[in-house]
Formats: sequence, structure tokens, C-alpha cells
Amino acid sequence: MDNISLFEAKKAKGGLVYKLFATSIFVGIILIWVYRATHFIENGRLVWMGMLAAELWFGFYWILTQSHRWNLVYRRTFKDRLSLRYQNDLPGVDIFVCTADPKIEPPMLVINTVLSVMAYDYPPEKLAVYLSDDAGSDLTFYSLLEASSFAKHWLPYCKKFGVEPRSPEAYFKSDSGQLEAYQAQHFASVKKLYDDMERRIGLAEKLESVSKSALLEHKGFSNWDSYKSQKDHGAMLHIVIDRDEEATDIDGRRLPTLVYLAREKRPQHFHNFKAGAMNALIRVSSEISNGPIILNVDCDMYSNSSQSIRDALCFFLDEEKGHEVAYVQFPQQFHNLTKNELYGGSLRVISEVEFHGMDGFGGPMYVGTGCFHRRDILCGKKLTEASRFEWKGMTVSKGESRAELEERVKALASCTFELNTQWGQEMGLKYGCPVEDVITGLSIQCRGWKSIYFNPERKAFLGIAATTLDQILVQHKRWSEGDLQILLSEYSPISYGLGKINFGLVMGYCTYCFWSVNCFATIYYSIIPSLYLLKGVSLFPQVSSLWFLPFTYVITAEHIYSFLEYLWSGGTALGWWNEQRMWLYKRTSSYLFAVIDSFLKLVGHSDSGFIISAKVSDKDVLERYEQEKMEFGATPPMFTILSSLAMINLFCLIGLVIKVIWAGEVESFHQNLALQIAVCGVLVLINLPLYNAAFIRTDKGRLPSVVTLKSLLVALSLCSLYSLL
Ligand SMILES: O=c1ccn([C@@H]2O[C@H](COP(=O)(O)OP(=O)(O)O[C@H]3O[C@H](CO)[C@@H](O)[C@H](O)[C@H]3O)[C@@H](O)[C@H]2O)c(=O)[nH]1
Ligand SMILES: [Mn+2]
Repeated sequence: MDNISLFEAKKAKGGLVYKLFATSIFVGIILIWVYRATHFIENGRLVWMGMLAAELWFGFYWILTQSHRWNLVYRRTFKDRLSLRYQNDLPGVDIFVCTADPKIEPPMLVINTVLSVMAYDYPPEKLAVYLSDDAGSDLTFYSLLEASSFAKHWLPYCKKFGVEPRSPEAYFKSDSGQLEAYQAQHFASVKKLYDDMERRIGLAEKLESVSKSALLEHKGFSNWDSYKSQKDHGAMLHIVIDRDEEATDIDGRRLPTLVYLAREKRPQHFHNFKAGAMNALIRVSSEISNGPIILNVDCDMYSNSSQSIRDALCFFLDEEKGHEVAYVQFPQQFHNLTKNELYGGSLRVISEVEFHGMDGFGGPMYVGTGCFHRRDILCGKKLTEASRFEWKGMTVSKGESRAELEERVKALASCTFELNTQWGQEMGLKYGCPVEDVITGLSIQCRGWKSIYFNPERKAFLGIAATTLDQILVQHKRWSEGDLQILLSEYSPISYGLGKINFGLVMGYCTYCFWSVNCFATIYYSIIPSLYLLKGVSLFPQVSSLWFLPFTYVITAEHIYSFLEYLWSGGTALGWWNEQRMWLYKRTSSYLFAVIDSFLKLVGHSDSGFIISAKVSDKDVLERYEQEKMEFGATPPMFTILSSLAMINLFCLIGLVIKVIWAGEVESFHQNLALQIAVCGVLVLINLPLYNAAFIRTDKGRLPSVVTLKSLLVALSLCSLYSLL
């Protein structure tokens, strides 16, 4: 091993074994296709064709997912080498935190994230933190002012005692063990300051206004004089901590720059959601600190490791390979997961397997949070020989007063600034897609750059996972719809990416871009075989037939493998089972709606929106979440679909049992319908929590009776209609 590189990349072990296994599955899939294509049944050619289409799709999709497992790469950094080599000329780093609504994203949550990134183990004079507030909330601004005072105590405390994590709330909640007397004393005083701050902010939140004294004390509030609403206000920019004024903490050490920005919002100008906020931040920061490296996080994604900047720099500053690297993506992980992840919210397999797989083919997607970018590349620079660039010397002009600077830079965050420019297209984050980050990352990779996936042992960022079924389905609708739109856009990985990025990476992107399309085959498969049970018509080979083998092999082997993969990724057995349920639910509701909405958009209906994910929930909802009881207490159309499908399968299974008892011929049913019974049976088993929520539970999270009734009606009419035909 050389001792020059700042990082190391290793291929996963056992690759050959996996490839053999995958090949055997592939053979099985082909045999299934052959069986379908050669064994049409007499009555029901159409249904049989449907089965063939579904299986062709599943097979095709399975092939796509292999790209995520073919070539896994794991990385390690050498931060000591980085320190030795670059201690005195580390690049400036600008950190963007985005928030959009003080009700959904309470100021305490936001400032905890801000404080956690201010406390990075990094020279403070090279660090600048920007909070973008798309609500333009004076409450959030007030909280940021509070945070800036608290930082003067919090940062020295973190550094003196090397604490982790550096989000105060997370730190105070974590069990810091028995502290020695000296630290305990500091702990008590910093905790008290935090509690006081929390109380003041809580009070302001309750009164929905900032105290008079704070208003008088800080001239920044004059920004709000002309404020009309969240959607109608001028640009507000305030440099809370200015690097030039040498603001110091209680130990006399420098503090990172801290900036509040609410870009201008006017009803007549579309604001492009988070992408618009990010682009305003890119411009504004270029005039204030202009750090060549940019980190962006969602407001709930606090830094859980003080070392992440140094980790990321090991890739950017590596003498040999660093110049090709456009961004370093860390996994998106969460701190509020329960043991068995009822909603599959951990994205476990994506983080532990799939992104390592994409890394093997040129780098992961950019997922919008926990990602370090090179500023010049994010702004549209192409890969050329000149890409090796000077990390120093990106200073910004001085000699202006803070007020002058603020006034000048504010113009960069106006509604009209981007008119007739390349912003949102060739520059900055791209507009017009609900997953602006993914499409931006893809286009960067298509310009020739690499990206890096870094998944360190100590989790780098932790956010909040959805805590109700409704929330997670809505979130996945946004994601799968966005990914589908990428497929249909001019930046499609197929038409645009092919030839520009590795073919394995094209497949990797397609796996996500085709997420939503899975709805058709899945819905078909979860209705038709069950309905045909009712009539006793077999859609699968008999147990005694040789064709029975490929079906059983592919289905069981794939599931055993996915089970093991889930366990290897750190999940529990029940967690895997829950994940299978979510797999079904997402495919039959979120994805279906994503496809429908995308279609409507294509023909010019439906306007795009961005439903911000909830970050706080009611006490009883939270309680049920912690008990891992599925939360159905709402009536979105998605629930009607889920529950109708569940009821259909229940009826079919019951119908079958009655038939078997009636006919008393268990043996022939088993011989002819074994696989079909298995499919229907598993669907019923996986829906147990839904039946429970519909028929037994009495708490507020149960399935509302309207939804139950509707779905019973749907199922009943479908089943009887079918039986009559
Ligand atoms: O108009 C908007 C809307 C959202 N946000 C911010 O964007 C972030 C992500 O929004 P959230 O509602 O939490 O969405 P998630 O589904 O949790 O976000 C994931 O998916 C998004 C794309 O759909 C990515 O942008 C995010 O980084 C990624 O964490 C939050 O910090 C918001 O404050 C804005 O700044 N302005
Ligand atoms: Mn989020």
C-alpha cells in the first residue's frame, strides 16, 4: 500500500460468489419467460399475456438492480496525512442549511443543525454557515441570533472536551456517561444556557412574535418592515457573525461566519423550491466567503461527526485522483428509527449496498443532503486539464462595511436576478424536477466528473425519517415521480447519459428512474393470481411439473438473498418483513400516483408542488410510531387502494378455503394451485397489520371506517363480478 494517497478504495469480498448466484437466478428468470411464452391456457390468453408482461418486467427490473450489486466499492480516508500536508492551507468551506417553514421545521430543530455544523473540527476562519429560510420567518431569524450567542459557549465546550455529536439537543439526549468533575461543571453551565435559550425561543413561538427587547436590540429585524407573507417579501440578508470583525467565543477564539438569507419571494415569480434556494445561496456566498467547497444539508440533518469535512477533503485534495471528483455524498441516515423500522425508513439497503455499487461505476447520485460539492463544478465547469485547481487564493474583496456588503449581495437573491441567465439550467442546481438534486448530480457526472460515496463507521449526518404511513407514501411519491421525470427529460440517463457515463451507472440510475413503473406489474400480480384462485384456474405450473422449479427457485432464492442482504446491512428480521410490506405499499400506491401525475404533467395538467416532509408529530402519533403500530389515521386515496388490494386477497383466500372444504379435495388444489395459494397467502400475511387496523384496533391510528367500507365494497364487487363472469 502506498502512503501517498489520502484515501483508499477497496472492492467488496465475495464478488465472484455473488456473480455465480446472480447468474443462476438469471437462468431461472429466462426459464420462467420460456414457460410463459410456450404454455398459453385455453380460456384466458389475455390474462396469461398479462402474467408474461409482468414477469418480463420483473425480470428486466431485476437485471437493472444487479448494477447495484455487481461492483461494490468501500472507501477509507487518511485524515492524519491530510493534516500533515495541508494543515495551514485547508480550503474554505461554505455550509448551506435549508429550511422552508417554521411550523413544519421548528426553529429549535434548525438551529441545532446550524450549531452542529458550526462546531466542525475545522479552522473557524475557513468556515462559513448559511441558513436559507424560504419562509422568511422572523422567528427563525431570531432563533439564529440566539444560536449565534449560544455558539460562543457551545463551540469552546465541544472543542475542549472533544464531544460528539455536536448538535446540542442530540448531545444532551445521548448518554454521555459519568463526566469527571471539571467537565461536569462546564456541562451544567452550557446545558443551562441551552435550556434558557430553548425557553426563550419556545415563548416566542407560542406568542408567534419576537420580544420587544430583541426587536429593539437587533437592527436585522428592520428587514421585516415590508414583509407581507411567506410568499411575498423582499430579500433579507443578514451577516450574523462576520469573519472580518473577528468575532470570538468565550475563549477568545474565532467563530465561523454565520449568515441568514431569505431570498426574495413574489407571487408572480416561481421560486423553484429548494433548488432556487440553493442557487441563491451559491451566489450570495460567493460574495461573502466564496469557499471552494460547499456542503449542503437539510435543516433536520445535523452533523453527527465533527470529522466529516476532513473526510471529504481527503477525496478532493488527493493529489492523484482528487481533481476528477465533483462531489462527495454521505449516506442519508436517521436518528428517529425504531428497531424494526415499520416504514422501512432507514433506506438501509440503499446506503449499505446500492450506493456502494454505484460508486463502483463512477459514483453515487447526489441526494440533496450530506453532500460536499466543488463550487466551480456545481456552477457548471466542465472537466478539462485545467480542472486541477488552486485551492487557495479564492478570496473575496474587502474594504466594504458589513452593511454595504449586505446591501450589495442582497441583489443576488432577488426574484429577477435569474431572468435570462443560465441559472437553473447550465449553472447551479437544475429546476423543474422534484428531485432537483438527482438530476443535477447526473448532469455533473455526464460532464465527465466522478463522485464519491463515503459511508464512515460513525454516521456523518442524521435526520428525521417519516413517522406515519401517509408521510412516507407521499415522500416516495415525490421521489419516484421526480426520478421518472428525469427519465423523460432531456437528461435521461438512457438518451443523455449513455456513452457519457459508465453503462453500469446508467443501469444504476435507471433502477431508481423506473421505480414508479413497477406499479403496473405489482398491482397485476397482487390481484390476478388471487382472483383466479376463486375459480380454481391455475396460472402457474403444477407442483409435479419441471417448470415448477424455476418459479420456486427464483422466488425463494431472491427472497432469501434479500433477507440476508438486509441483515448484513444491520437490520432485523422483522425489519425485513416490514420492508417487504412497504415495498408492496409503495409500489401499489405512491408509484401509481407518481405515474399518473407524471402523465398528467406531460399532457399539461397538474401543477408541480413540493410537500415538505413533516418533522414533528403529535404525541399519540409518536407513541404509536415508537410501538411500531402502523398509522392509518387519515383518508388519502392511497389508503383506499392499499386496503382494497388487501381485502381482495383476503376474500380470495377465504373463498378458496370454503371451496376446499366444500370439495374436500385438498390434494388436487395443492397440486394445481400451490404457487398461486402461496402468492395470495403471503399477500394476506403481509397485510395483517392492515386488517388489524381495519377491524380490530380502536385507537386513532386505525383505518378510518370510510376507507374500510369503500375498500370492502370495491373488493366485494370485484370478486363477485369476477365469479359471475
Ligand atoms: O421550497 C422549499 C422546499 C424545501 N426546502 C428544504 O428542502 C429540504 C428537504 O425537504 P424535505 O421536506 O425534508 O424533503 P425530504 O423528502 O426529506 O428530502 C429529501 O428529498 C429531497 C428531494 O425530493 C431532497 O432535496 C432532500 O435533500 C432530501 O433529504 C428541507 O430542508 C426543506 O426546508 C426548501 O428550502 N425550500
Ligand atoms: Mn427531510
